[in-house]
Amino acid sequence: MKSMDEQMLIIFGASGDLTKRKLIPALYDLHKGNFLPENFVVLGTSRSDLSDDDFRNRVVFNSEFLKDDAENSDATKAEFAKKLFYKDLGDGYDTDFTPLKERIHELNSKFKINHNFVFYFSLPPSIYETVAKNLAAVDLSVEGVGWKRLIVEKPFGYSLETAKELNIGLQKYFKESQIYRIDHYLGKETVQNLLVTRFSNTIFEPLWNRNYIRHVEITNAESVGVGNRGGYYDKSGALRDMFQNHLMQIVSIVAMEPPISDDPEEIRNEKVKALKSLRIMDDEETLFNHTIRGQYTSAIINGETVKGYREEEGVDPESTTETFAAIKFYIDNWRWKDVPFYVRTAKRMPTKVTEIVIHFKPSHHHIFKDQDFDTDNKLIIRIQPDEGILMKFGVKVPGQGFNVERANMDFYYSDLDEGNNIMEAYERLLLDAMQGDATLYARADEVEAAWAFVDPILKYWNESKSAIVHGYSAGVWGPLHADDLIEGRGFWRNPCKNLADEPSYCVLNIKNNGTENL
Ligand SMILES: NC(=O)C1=CN([C@@H]2O[C@H](COP(=O)(O)OP(=O)(O)OC[C@H]3O[C@@H](n4cnc5c(N)ncnc54)[C@H](OP(=O)(O)O)[C@@H]3O)[C@@H](O)[C@H]2O)C=CC1
Ligand SMILES: O=C1O[C@H](COP(=O)(O)O)[C@@H](O)[C@H](O)[C@H]1O
Repeated sequence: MKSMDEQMLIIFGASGDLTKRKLIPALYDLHKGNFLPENFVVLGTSRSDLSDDDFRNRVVFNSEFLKDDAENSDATKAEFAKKLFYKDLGDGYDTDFTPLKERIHELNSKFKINHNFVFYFSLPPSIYETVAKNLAAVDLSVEGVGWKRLIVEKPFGYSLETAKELNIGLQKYFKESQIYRIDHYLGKETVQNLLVTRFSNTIFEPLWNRNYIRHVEITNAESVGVGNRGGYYDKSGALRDMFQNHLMQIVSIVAMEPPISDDPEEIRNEKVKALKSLRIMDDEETLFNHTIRGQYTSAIINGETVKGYREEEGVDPESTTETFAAIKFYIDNWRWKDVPFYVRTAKRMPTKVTEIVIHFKPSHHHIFKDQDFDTDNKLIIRIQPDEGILMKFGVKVPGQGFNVERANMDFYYSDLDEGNNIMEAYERLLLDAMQGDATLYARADEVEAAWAFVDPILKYWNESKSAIVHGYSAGVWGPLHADDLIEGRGFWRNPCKNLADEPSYCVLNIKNNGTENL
């Protein structure tokens, strides 16, 4: 493990959901795993009037999110809680941060922190710039004696324009090298392994291009609906919530050229080049033919009634926000010319799964007449769950003749000694930022390149009469119309929870309560 400086993590928005649900549990696990430096404290801050003990009770002792696996978990929690402090900011975030600075300096001296501070904005993005400005006003962004880093949460902007404004706003007060834009998919071990699969094996990289790859298919499916985040989601939709960030990050790693080293800037330079090569769709015909959006309607799934999106709390009953998005696109560069990418993301699908399927071209000359597309080679990279990699290839069916059927070659993370102990994304990302490693964080130009691709789609969906919102019954693989998108390439691979299971094994018992016509 890399060495780590003594430091303080200052969380803005510490009274909120993310702090309790993700950040503190990640820090607790890092504490249990002895990953935190000896001199380390967390200072939570927000407008809520809490004492140190109130904060500790809220996020540690009374939290349902800490994993209680240790025998002496009470002692472990008490030891961890000693590192947590809280400072009430008063009525708002646009205020003089001098009292906050005094508390930071008091803890800095007491715990010998050496002025190394990580600021975490777990806040609505609309106030990021204000908070950055107020930190800078009391010199808390200034490096020299100790370093200063800033982690910002998603969503990073609402459009290309707002993302640019946010970048400019933050860069007035913090240098780009100090800013860490979190994308929790980059914290997933399996996403990082994409780099290793591609660039540490001689068997894949020579084939990873238009000469051998027929198309690339990426599915991100969730079985849940919007839950209690309807208010946020209804203003966001699947394209902003998942596609612009997490899926564009995955696409950039699948498509990038080999970096010259594992230096963060080298990797991010290549990712941004891939994102800048995305063919922007700006004519109505292409947008109509290459994009599909949908919204789930109510259904009875395995005997239980599931609400339609428009009945969810916080959602406009006439909402046209998409809970399903499927996009076909091209990457205009030497490697990917004419190779279509099909990417979809959705809520209320039959199962929770994220996977990348590399569909290789059929052999140039078909010697065996019974070989069809189904026996073409596929490399399936499973991001979650049942994490692993599966290669489908043709083998001879024993017996007379040369009949070909599919066989699997597979690898599962659970087979590795470390495989059942994979770090949670937030643990990994916090640890990296604490060590000053920005490889798994998105750079300003990456975020803007992804928005440049997504913006015209959003504009088309919002403004054009031809942009229909298709209904789909909760529990199915999206609108039927989505099959038209991939037509000519076979079908979407509608995967099961288990990587090796054939898609047809995993069908839910659904009675459609609602309607597919919105
Ligand atoms: N929760 C999650 O699972 C995820 C969250 N995120 C992102 O993380 C960030 C924090 O999310 P989350 O904790 O869920 O958000 P919350 O809505 O719980 O807000 C966090 C804190 O910000 C303060 N706050 C909320 N609204 C305002 C406002 N209008 N003006 C000023 N302060 C406000 C509140 O603190 P107080 O009133 O005490 O000052 C609140 O406790 C957001 O950017 C979100 O998009 C990203 C991925 C997942
Ligand atoms: O960022 C988000 O991600 C989650 C899905 O994350 P996963 O790690 O469970 O795949 C999604 O539910 C949420 O809507 C989105 O904001």
